[in-house]
Amino acid sequence: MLRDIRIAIIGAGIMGEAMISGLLKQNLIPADQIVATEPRAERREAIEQRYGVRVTDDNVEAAHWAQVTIFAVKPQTVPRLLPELRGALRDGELVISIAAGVPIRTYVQGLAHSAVVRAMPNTPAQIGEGMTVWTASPDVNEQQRGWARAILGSFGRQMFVDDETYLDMATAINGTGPAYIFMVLEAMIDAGVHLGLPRYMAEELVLQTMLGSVHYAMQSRRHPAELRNGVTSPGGTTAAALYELERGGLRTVLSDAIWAAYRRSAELGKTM
Ligand SMILES: NC(=O)C1=CN([C@@H]2O[C@H](COP(=O)(O)OP(=O)(O)OC[C@H]3O[C@@H](n4cnc5c(N)ncnc54)[C@H](OP(=O)(O)O)[C@@H]3O)[C@@H](O)[C@H]2O)C=CC1
Ligand SMILES: O=C(O)[C@@H]1CCC=N1
Repeated sequence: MLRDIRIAIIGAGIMGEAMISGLLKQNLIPADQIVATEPRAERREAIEQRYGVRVTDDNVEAAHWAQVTIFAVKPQTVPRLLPELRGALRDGELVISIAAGVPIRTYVQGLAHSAVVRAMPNTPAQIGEGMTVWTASPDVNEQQRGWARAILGSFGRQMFVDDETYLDMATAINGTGPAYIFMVLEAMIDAGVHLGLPRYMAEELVLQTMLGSVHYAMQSRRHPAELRNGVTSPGGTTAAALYELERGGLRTVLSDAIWAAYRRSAELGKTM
């Protein structure tokens, strides 16, 4: 599928690197068909050495060379980049953006180019366990959709949606979600240490409990409340703990946090 495709990744930061790593690990494309761009020389050298891909500071040359150009810069950098890259893309080139909040129309107008995919991955992509939601402008043809599916699926699961309004929601759930999970992990580990467990032990207990619970939920496909009931013995420890979680407003705090991320994503888009 991607064997003969040349890919430019504009911005070799955390997510740019995750995509390079995924594409190469899956053996989807040879390293000499990927170019990344990066303003800092040390970062360019680090990525070149780690992956054997070419890394340059010339965005225009990279985007012109490629058939797929991926924007992996901060949302605030996008408006500065578009005038620079206007006219650099080939006919038939596909643009993929992973920038939070930035709508497809910003690229279509800024680049005068109509084939644009907007995607929202997450950091577990770094180990091939990402979750990416994506949508495409009407001018993205079947072949280009195939490229997008293969690229975005190279670092985890991908899900196509036919409605761009889902992207700000996905940003709040799967894009930002790992941070919620990491905070829960950290809090549970610290609580274990507070109880008196050695830190190494608290870490292993918490990480495997999270992993096992997620696998169990995915494999059983039972409703989370049913799985929770299975843990909750009458008059037991879980009921005591759940009472405190409800009293502390866990559900509403999480919901408020997710709404805040959603609103911020939508707000970022309005400034573009
Ligand atoms: N981190 C996450 O969890 C997720 C991030 N995203 C989105 O991915 C995008 C990138 O995020 P992330 O990887 O975390 O951010 P990073 O800051 O790690 O990566 C952005 C990279 O772009 C580089 N850069 C800055 N200006 C330019 C330029 N003019 N030309 C080329 N490269 C440039 C930066 O270099 P320098 O450091 O020198 O400025 C940096 O290496 C964002 O839009 C974000 O919304 C999407 C999903 C998840
Ligand atoms: O915090 C952010 O804006 C980015 C987008 C999704 C996750 N991190």
